[in-house]
Amino acid sequence: MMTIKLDGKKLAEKVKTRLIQRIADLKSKGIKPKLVVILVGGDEASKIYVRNKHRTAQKLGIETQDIRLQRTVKESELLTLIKTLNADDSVHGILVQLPLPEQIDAKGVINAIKPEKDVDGFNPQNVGSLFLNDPHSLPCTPAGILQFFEEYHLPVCGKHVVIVGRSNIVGRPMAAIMLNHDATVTITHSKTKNLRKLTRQADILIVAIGKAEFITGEDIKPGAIVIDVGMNRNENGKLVGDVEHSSVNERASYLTPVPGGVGPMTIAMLMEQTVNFAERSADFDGKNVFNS
Ligand SMILES: Nc1nc(=O)c2c([nH]1)NC[C@@H]1CN(c3ccc(C(=O)N[C@@H](CCC(=O)O)C(=O)O)cc3)C=[N+]21
Repeated sequence: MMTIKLDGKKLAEKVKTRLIQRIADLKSKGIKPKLVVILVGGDEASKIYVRNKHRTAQKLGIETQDIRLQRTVKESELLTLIKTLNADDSVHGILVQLPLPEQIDAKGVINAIKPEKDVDGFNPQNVGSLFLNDPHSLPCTPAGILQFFEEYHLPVCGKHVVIVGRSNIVGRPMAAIMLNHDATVTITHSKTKNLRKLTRQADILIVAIGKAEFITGEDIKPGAIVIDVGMNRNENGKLVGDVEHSSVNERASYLTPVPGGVGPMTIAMLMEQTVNFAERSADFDGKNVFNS
């Protein structure tokens, strides 16, 4: 079987192109979309993310401010900073890069971000709205994955979607989004018994478990759509996904590459969401933008 590559780089360009006019319209109203990224310490995936985010935002004319804090920063300092940004009308989106160092309670920090500025859609209010199929913002990685299905006209309704991984960033919100699109959803994770028996039943397999080349050709149904969310460095320093592409290729019908698949889409959706928020602030004068 010929496997079709789901080209995230190309699709991200398309998403960004459709933002250009919207950003120009905002600027004509005197609004410059602004995203603030808070980075504490920083792991490998986070560094790639920050670099690519910055580059993309600059190209689009979205203002970004990176606030880098030391690994030893106090939680109270972080909370004070978020409060200041919540109150700053020039800031439309706030993103706290995860993971946070151990001494910081990530839940408390995410709770502190005003839901209207929560570009990642991680705040419990936004998570709840998504689960109730009334989303205000979508976590960027799952939102980016959804774009592939729309762009390539791949039906989701009635399909069996199996998700490997239950993180707050990818697995859980992805499940909610697919359910909202009438898929039948199975979430698997590190404690799942006979996990590979389940992955072989998937029409659509979404892998976000953070283990290099965890899923191989034998673990998928021939003709399945496979989305690889993984971003791992192998022993040679090369970026590899959670899927073994050598064996999944020619067995899947569609497959996202790593790099050039889900990663660029995550960034494109972050930009889109920042623009969405800036527009809402413009339309509703910064008042309650979600209930109208
Ligand atoms: N609050 C929060 N939200 C996140 O969404 C989040 C986070 N924290 N922490 C870190 C991870 C990681 N992440 C990436 C997104 C895109 C690329 C990306 O652009 N990858 C490209 C480039 C690869 C390269 O340059 O080598 C690609 O896959 O083609 C990478 C990593 C978002 N994350």
